Amino acid sequence: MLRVEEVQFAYPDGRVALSGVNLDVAEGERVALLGPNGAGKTTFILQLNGILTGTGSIHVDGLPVSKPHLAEIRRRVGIVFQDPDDQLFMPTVAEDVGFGPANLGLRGAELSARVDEALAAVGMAEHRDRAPHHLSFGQRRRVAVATVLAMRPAILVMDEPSSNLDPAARRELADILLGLDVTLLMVTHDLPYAYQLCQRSVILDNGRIVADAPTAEILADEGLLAAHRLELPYGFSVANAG
Ligand SMILES: Nc1ncnc2c1ncn2[C@@H]1O[C@H](COP(=O)(O)OP(=O)(O)OP(=O)(O)O)[C@@H](O)[C@H]1O
Repeated sequence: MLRVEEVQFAYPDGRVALSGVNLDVAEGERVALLGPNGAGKTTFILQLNGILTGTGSIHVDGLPVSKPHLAEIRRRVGIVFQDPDDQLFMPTVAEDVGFGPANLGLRGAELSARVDEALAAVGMAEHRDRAPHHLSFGQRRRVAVATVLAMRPAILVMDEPSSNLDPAARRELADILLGLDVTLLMVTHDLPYAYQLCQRSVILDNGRIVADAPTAEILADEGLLAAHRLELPYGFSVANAG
């Protein structure tokens, strides 16, 4: 579903944010992208739909991420940013969720059905006609997920999905994500969330992939975690995580 080969990226000031990144993600896989602040995680996900362009190659379901294909690539790669307010700008929830599909040409009953389907998937159907800015942060994050799901993406990319959520909202979002039939790449500092949601984890540090293994294996390797400034919450261990 996703093939990343030898991706390098330097910002205009010369700072090298990614060097020689290779990653394959299979259809239906859920992968956590871990790494300390400044590792290059955000820079990496912004390459996946061509917001940033470095060297090397990226293919999504066989299609290269390159200028002539950007419209289709952006439909296939749905990125949910950390701040839902970056993605919600219409007067109602339904208009926000319908914005992308309407741009694809959907109208009338077809558009409405697409919106209902996406809102139902995140448990927000009853909030269809509300103003996004009247919703709680957790509800806005779910609507942001719906705006992306409404495009029926091939891969859902989430930047720190559990940040700023209370424990109940964090758990509810995990349940929603576990119920989706989608390929997921999730950037997170929340290691138990990675464990709960993703069978596989990748550690990015200093612009390079330094580990790619089952999440349980990575979280059990204290030396590896410490070397890359990753810390489990006090008392958490893979053995007792359930
Ligand atoms: N616009 C920019 N110009 C120059 N350097 C940048 C820019 N944005 C990010 N960087 C640098 O690129 C590197 C990678 O940053 P990036 O934001 O991708 O890291 P990250 O892993 O997402 O970090 P965090 O966990 O803090 O969100 C860092 O050294 C950062 O300082």
